[in-house]
Amino acid sequence: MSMEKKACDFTIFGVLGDLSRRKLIPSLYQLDKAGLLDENTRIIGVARHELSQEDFAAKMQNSLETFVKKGLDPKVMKRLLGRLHYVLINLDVPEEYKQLEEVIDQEKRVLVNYFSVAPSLFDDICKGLDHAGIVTPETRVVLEKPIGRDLASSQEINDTVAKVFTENQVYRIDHYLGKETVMNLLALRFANSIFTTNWDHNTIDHVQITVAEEVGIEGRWGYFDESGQTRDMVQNHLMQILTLVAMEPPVNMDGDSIRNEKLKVLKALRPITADTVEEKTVRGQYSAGFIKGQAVPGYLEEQGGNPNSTTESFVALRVDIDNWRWADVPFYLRTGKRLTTKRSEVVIYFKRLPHNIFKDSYKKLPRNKLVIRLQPDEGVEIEMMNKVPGIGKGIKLQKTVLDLSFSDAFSGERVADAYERLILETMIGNQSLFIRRDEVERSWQWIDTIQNAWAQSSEPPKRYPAGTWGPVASVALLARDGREWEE
Ligand SMILES: NC(=O)C1=CN([C@@H]2O[C@H](COP(=O)(O)OP(=O)(O)OC[C@H]3O[C@@H](n4cnc5c(N)ncnc54)[C@H](OP(=O)(O)O)[C@@H]3O)[C@@H](O)[C@H]2O)C=CC1
Ligand SMILES: O=C1O[C@H](COP(=O)(O)O)[C@@H](O)[C@H](O)[C@H]1O
Repeated sequence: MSMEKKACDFTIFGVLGDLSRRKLIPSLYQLDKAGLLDENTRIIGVARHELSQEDFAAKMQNSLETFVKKGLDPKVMKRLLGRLHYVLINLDVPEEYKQLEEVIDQEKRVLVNYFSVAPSLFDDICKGLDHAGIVTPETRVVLEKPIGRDLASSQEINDTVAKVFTENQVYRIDHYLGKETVMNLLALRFANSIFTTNWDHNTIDHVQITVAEEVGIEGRWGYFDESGQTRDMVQNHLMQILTLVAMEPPVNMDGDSIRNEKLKVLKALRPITADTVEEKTVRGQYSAGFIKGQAVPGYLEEQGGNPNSTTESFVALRVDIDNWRWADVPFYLRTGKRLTTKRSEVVIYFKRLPHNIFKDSYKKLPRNKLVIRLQPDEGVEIEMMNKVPGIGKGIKLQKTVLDLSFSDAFSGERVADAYERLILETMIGNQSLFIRRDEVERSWQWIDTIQNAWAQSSEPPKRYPAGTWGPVASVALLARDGREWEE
């Protein structure tokens, strides 16, 4: 895969919206600053408001001043603003896409269309682009989450896009795949023989994946209450982390090599049905509590909320992967809003040793543990046993931690935001960090089975006070198997 810069007409539909202002424009600035944008790359903003080119540039400058946190470089900002073009289109009016046709230049530049709008507009945009005759085999389309709320709606969205774009033109975003540490899972697993040879049911006891959030729903009641934490976080981000931890080695780094292996894991997930849902899942909803000493309202009291909502803001799952590598190795997943702290990590618990020759010092030798800290304080730690130095007292053991903090090991390296990496990959044309249609749909199929099982149960989500680790029942989920969450 060539990493050469390519001149693009990077077109943002919904350029005045929240995602574009907060993430996309600042990421493009960072790419420009790092010298990763071709000198002929342009940024074409599409929205439905009357704006002069100058007014548009002023708005984008405001976004940069607001959202680029440190060291906004006036020279880079000027260069970036010089790349901007504004095009007014009512996205639901196909005739208006002619204006875009007049601006773009596909002889010199690859057209990348970023749909930073609700999925209900995808159909209109695809038709509009088609109507204007500007879709060539080189044209790309970037789709934001959510790709549906279940299998049927995701198929509908994918079918809509497929009428105009082939799969190798479609880049479905999951911003977790753009995170440095999530990508590092590949390096850790496939560039270190100690892990490649110790990564299955022979050596691993179980795996825990935690994505804990401190934030609540941030004023997004309308979206979140329809969705819940399972659709919002598990179907996409946690499933992606799980597949990267569990997949077989891909033959190379090509987009499809990796995605084929991830798909196989999704296909091997044991369904959680009405028969097993009580034993394998826990749903929670936060009540009022304290986050870092600050009082915060409960989910039902959030602005715009419905006091009778049974939407979950927390979920914990025991996931079994029915394949050779992972037989009898459960993966425990949990994610929630308003938890004690923001922390995402993967913890691999290795099996206990079959025999303990150090009984006099340590009655029960603990399991070795590999902790992969995804965010914040990114790093990798290994918990292991060592002898305490000293003579005359026999062998005394102590649990010790080998801790590699990325900020220390790679100090001086700026950690790029996930969107910077993903935008760059769309320009280069590398699909490996984007979700293929069959992955999205397989993942929804598995989630739908759980949602259906919950729908059949009269059990509401369990309440947990904001600022805790979720409902006590999630502790019981592991305790039943003689295990406990990493705290
Ligand atoms: N915001 C975020 O952090 C994230 C967002 N997403 C997804 O990204 C997408 C965009 O989200 P977000 O930016 O928050 O949404 P916004 O509502 O802030 O932005 C959407 C933009 O689309 C424009 N728009 C709507 N209808 C039309 C139309 N008919 N013609 C032209 N423009 C139109 C709106 O313009 P107007 O102002 O005129 O109404 C608005 O500026 C959504 O699918 C969301 O789920 C995904 C992850 C994170
Ligand atoms: O996609 C989403 O992700 C965020 C969490 O992302 P992170 O990068 O801060 O870990 C989550 O808060 C949001 O609800 C969800 O839509």
